[in-house]
Amino acid sequence: MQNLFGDEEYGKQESGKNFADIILPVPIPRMFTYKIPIALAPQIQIGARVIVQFGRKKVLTGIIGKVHNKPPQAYDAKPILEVLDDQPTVNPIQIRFWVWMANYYCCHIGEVMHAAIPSGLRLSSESKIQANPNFDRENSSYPMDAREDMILDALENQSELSYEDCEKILGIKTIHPILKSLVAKEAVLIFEKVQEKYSPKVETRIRIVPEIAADKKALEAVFESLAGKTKQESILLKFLRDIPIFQNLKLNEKGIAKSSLMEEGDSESSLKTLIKNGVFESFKLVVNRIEEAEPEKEPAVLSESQNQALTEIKQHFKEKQTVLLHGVTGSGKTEIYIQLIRETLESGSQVLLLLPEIALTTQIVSRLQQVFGSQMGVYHSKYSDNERVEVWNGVLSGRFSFVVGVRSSIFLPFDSLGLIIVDEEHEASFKQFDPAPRFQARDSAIMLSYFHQAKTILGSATPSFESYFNATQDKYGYVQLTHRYGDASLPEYHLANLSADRKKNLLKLDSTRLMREKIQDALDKNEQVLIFQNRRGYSPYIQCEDCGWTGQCIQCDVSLTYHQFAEELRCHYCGYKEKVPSSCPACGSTQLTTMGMGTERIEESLSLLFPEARLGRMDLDTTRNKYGYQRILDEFGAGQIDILVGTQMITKGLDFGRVTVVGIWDGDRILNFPDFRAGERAFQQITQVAGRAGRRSEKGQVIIQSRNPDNEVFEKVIKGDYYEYFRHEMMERKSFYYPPYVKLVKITTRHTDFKITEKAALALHREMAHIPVKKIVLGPEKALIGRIKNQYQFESMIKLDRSSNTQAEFKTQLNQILENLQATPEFRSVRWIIDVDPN
Ligand SMILES: Nc1ncnc2c1ncn2[C@@H]1O[C@H](COP(=O)(O)OP(=O)(O)OP(=O)(O)O)[C@@H](O)[C@H]1O
Ligand SMILES: [Zn+2]
Repeated sequence: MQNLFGDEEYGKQESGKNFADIILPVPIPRMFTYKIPIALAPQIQIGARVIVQFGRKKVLTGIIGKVHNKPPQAYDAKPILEVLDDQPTVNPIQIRFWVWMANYYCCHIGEVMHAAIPSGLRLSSESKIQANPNFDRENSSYPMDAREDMILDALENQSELSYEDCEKILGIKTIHPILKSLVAKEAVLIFEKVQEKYSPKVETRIRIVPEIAADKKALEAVFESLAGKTKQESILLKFLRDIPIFQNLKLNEKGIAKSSLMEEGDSESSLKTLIKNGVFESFKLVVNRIEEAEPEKEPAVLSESQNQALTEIKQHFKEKQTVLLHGVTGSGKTEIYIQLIRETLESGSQVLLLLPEIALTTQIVSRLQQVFGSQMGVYHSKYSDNERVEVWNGVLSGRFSFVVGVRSSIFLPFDSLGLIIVDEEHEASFKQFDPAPRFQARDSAIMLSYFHQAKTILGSATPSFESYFNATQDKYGYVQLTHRYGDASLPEYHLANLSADRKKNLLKLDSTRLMREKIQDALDKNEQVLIFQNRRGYSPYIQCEDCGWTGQCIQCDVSLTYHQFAEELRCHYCGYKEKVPSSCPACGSTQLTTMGMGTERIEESLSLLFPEARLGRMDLDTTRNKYGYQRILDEFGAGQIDILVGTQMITKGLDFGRVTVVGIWDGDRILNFPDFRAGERAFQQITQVAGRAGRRSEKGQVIIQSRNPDNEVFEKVIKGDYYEYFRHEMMERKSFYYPPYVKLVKITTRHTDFKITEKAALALHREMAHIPVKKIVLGPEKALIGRIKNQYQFESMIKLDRSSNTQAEFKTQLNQILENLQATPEFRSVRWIIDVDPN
């Protein structure tokens, strides 16, 4: 792929240049240019943090993005005030990547910076000044002038001052020279307030005093002296059990956390005595939040077809940057990744494995950890900021040469990636909706890979049509695995006709007879069942039987979802909730009924249909806390759950040998995506969830309940005819101008006033019509959900010619148009959201 919009100069540096473009944490589209003072020239490095003045009063910390010789035309460049870093905070490849992202996804470079750097490392918008604790004011050999003394006086009463505070104290604007002089005299320190947000984890640990640990006789003597003192003796024994120093004396150095040594009932005073008598010593250790693990297992031996695939991948890599690995569910793609990861690490390069969601990661992560141990870092969305900083620093220091992570891990400070793997590359969650940058992590990974001159593997059992299209165009290499690993075969599908069963009175609690029979079969054989429903909560909504009233969100144009457990109606868009009314708020009738099906209600139905079965549920509501997924998956893996009901969370990557039956509760619902990808998504979702069944020797059974079982998507899925379906869809997309034949840009116009929203959207359209590129503009239309959180929304969709020139030209002009519109007083508070390559 070419570098579409990234300016090649970013991230490159030549000496003798006297201007620098700085990335600033403020909502401005571009970088700002500053002068490099001669004194600072030797310290200027791409990626280093600097202090600059922005506007009349603000002092900001920014990052050097580019060094050049072109003075800005629209304004006079101010000088850079200070360089903060000896070592750059981000590397040149990262800067190039950010610039590309901001250009491609039409957002501010500051927004990319914000997304890229964990807040623990984030640059504060303001630096602070504090007294240098090592400075002795009385005995200082440097004379201070009056102004310097004023600052030092102020610091005796206040522990820190902002630049603004200093301006006030001195009553002047140009305080920088004074501060600089104070720094040079070592009287004050300038620091980043937020930097302190990252705090290392310190543990109190206990070890045996080294002289005793190294000397068996001495230790024996200690035991003798403890005869009769059972409490002390038991603590010592416990230490030796957990830290077997006789096998490995080195283990004593790191000792054991005091909290792990002391169990319930152990007395603190016995430990104290042992320390006082010089048996143990206690010390502090900075420990990693992310636990270390040693590799336990050798990678598996690849099957013949896996080996074949591996060879083909390497063959393609000789000519192509990207390879699509299309392997049916359960074909063993992970083992192929493991092999490639190993080889890349051995060659000294870094590896990034992207996964769509955390639900997926738990199983694959532990598999990888067994092979790669502590050289592997994990970066996921439920990590605390401190944990993120540790992964970031781990990549910088070389502790992690391999990272498994969700989409934001593409921002980690890699400097020599050799391979990026995007697993389940078809997943919609690789796209970030909100806030900007609204990036597609798969597509961005390919770009990142290009900047590193690395290779990319896209893996899936149901590739996105975009990726498959690129493979058919020979842009990507294409490798297939058509069989499951080992004895396993692909599952068998059954369509269960809801309408027919209803007519024959066979429907019980929305289950067909076939569904009940298959579940019962599995339970009888002590096998496990997964039930998929793409809707959480109890039921979509509550309705009044008499007047037809349904609960509506007060802030959004959507109906509220009934959550039975909490007795609440909730908005899934803004989180608004209210108690379930006892009577209809419109007509007073008490005849309120629930309509439709959510996971919570299906769980209830199943408990009535199969009273002896143990049920579990996995959806957003049951997995809110950090270990929610893990707990449910552990229980399921341990066979403590017979039937697991879940949303799309259960469709992805799960590998449980005892699952033989997968039920799709409402197959019709899957077909109802409101856009051109409906068919593609349905095909993927059904194939993926079905793929959880029969992954070992027992053949899997998949039951799809539907009111119109003749739908062609079902037919194609059942035949496993991906290619046929792809061809059919591509014909439609070509004739109706949809991706991959065009590029889409969606623009949402938002405001609290309906009229203004509409007017602004129309004004945008008038302007866009003049952009001289090949395009089709649709809209503006009231969005599908016309109002969210009290903001009205209008949408425009632009279909652009695929050529990179067209896209670049359109985006540049669009940014200009929006800047101008935003400057019109009438539209000042209108928000425009640009979504490039929307889902
Ligand atoms: N070479 C091998 N030796 C031993 N076991 C293997 C080997 N290859 C795959 N397996 C096992 O086969 C099962 C399926 O493999 P894996 O989960 O990697 O499939 P997958 O292609 O990722 O499937 P999906 O797309 O459905 O997630 C796993 O339990 C895995 O441990
Ligand atoms: Zn709402």
